[in-house]
Amino acid sequence: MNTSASNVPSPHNPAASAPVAQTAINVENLRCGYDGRTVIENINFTVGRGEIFFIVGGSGCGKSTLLKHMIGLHQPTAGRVVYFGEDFTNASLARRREHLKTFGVLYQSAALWSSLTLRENVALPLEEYTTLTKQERDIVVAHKLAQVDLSGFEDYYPSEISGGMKKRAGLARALALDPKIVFFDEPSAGLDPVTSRNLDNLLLSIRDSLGTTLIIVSHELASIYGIADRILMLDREARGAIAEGPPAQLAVSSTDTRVRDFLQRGALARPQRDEFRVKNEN
Ligand SMILES: Nc1ncnc2c1ncn2[C@@H]1O[C@H](COP(=O)(O)OP(=O)(O)OP(=O)(O)O)[C@@H](O)[C@H]1O
Repeated sequence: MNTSASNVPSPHNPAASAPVAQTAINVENLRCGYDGRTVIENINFTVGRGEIFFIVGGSGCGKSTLLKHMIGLHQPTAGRVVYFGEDFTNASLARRREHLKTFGVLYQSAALWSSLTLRENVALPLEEYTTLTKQERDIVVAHKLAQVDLSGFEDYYPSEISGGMKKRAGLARALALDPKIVFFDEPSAGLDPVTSRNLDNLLLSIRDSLGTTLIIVSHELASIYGIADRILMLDREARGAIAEGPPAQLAVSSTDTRVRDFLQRGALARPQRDEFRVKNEN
């Protein structure tokens, strides 16, 4: 349930007359790197509103690098990223800050403040970016923690909860401002397969109920086959993208052996999607 569609105070009050863009993200000819060294280049893709889009590939191919350049932690050396029709990469700092309010970001470690309770952690973006009163913030926080199944844990500290719960608390914080897009860097890292699958189901239900666009960096095949609508596959040697599309389709129809090898590693042994199973049985 979206806070803006309920009695819960909403952090934002979007203009009712704003046109609805169906494309959430356009990445155009992006080149990313550090200190003059290019890691990936010629990156082009679009992500639809409400899509679950994975950035995948082997270790060191530049997945996190792409994510960091997309959200402005680093400036691309060429190209641009456009969100809902508006150029983010070349926008003023003030405008980028406005954009950032509409993003949620969840890093590998969940990055919770250890000295703050879950309530205080989730309230942080509300304190920074909204004018909600303390009472209103508490209502939003309770609602966000309920969304990730952590009701009753408001007064716990991060050290008092499990790894999976920490991820969910981080997710509650990422969702605090009702973001249009949430970026995840390796959400399953450090989780056992069952906890990881529960987190995937939670991400799916958040997309389905809120229409949030999810960008997920991962190399976990179970998650890729479980919840990705489409993937972008990066390759270290190619210094860029080598495939884009629905994972089950790419696994059987890509002519690139690097793509098939990556996607068939575990999938042939453990197909999760009907379309994948059908294609392999034919
Ligand atoms: N802050 C940085 N400064 C300089 N080089 C960096 C920085 N971050 C990453 N790199 C380099 O960029 C390349 C890609 O790293 P990146 O972390 O984006 O890969 P990845 O695909 O996310 O890898 P993994 O799956 O292992 O996390 C690597 O060679 C890495 O050493």
